[in-house]
Amino acid sequence: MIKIEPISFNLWKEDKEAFAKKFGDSFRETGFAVISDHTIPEAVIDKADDAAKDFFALPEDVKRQYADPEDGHQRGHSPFMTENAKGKSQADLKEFWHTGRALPEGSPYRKTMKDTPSVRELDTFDEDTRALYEELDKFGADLLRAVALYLDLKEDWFEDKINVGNSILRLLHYPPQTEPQPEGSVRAGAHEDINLITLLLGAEEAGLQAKHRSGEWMDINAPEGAVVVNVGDMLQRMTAGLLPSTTHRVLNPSPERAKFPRYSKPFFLHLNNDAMITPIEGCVEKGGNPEPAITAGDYLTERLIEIGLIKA
Ligand SMILES: O=C(O)CCC(=O)C(=O)O
Ligand SMILES: [Fe+2]
Repeated sequence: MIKIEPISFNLWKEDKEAFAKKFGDSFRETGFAVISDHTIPEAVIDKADDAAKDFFALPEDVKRQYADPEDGHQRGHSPFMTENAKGKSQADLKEFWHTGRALPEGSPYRKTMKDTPSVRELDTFDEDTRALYEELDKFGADLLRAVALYLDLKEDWFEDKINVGNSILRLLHYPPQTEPQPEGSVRAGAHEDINLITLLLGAEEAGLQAKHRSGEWMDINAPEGAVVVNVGDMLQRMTAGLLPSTTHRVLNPSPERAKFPRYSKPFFLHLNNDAMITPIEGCVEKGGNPEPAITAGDYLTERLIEIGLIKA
């Protein structure tokens, strides 16, 4: 069994280069890293977890008021079986909510990034989900400082490319599976994430697996106080493949766990929509495989069509 060794974030505070090396090597080896001793307050996580459970417990017609197919479901609710893994016809057995970045009035990014709808039925949903968004946004930016050092770039190299990033906090609900499920459907089909990096705090139920390059599926779950981080396609493309965006999936529950729902909350850290995904010179020199430059916004649109969130 391949296991990913946790790396303490305390090391970042003591020795940035040493942390960057361990973190980057884990990314390079598996596309994943487990970071313990993260800086996100437990109370913020707990409140967001409660907010998610309260939201998904609302009646279906109430939740659907918050769905925005026109915007590719990039904000608000995506009903059960809306998204499919790239290339798969069967939709995943999940519903989810997306909280996006809060932009100030007059921000030019308002042209391509919508506001997150406010949930009228739940008093603290907006603030509790926003608080977790802000924490993950900050922590993710710190982790990218380490990635920059690993790639021999200036520590703040990603800063002006992510400071208004189109990042989303996805609250996921995989309902219990006590009834027979549609043939061939799983909680989340094998896929790669679109964004730069994904931050994933622990889920209550098992099921997440990542595919090691040996072909073996590795079980992944963040231990208490840790966050799982993985490379997405945008970072893979910027590093000319040096850091791999690793395929992962969420299996259906075992019969004993079928009556339990699964909740999870990945934070997809995105580039600013107008940032260029251009191969980093140093990565190309190390033998990477460069692809043409594209803006993050155009790349995102291409990918949302592939996974069925935007209808072409
Ligand atoms: O449910 C999870 O833990 C992960 C979900 C996931 O990989 C995704 O939504 O991209
Ligand atoms: Fe994913």
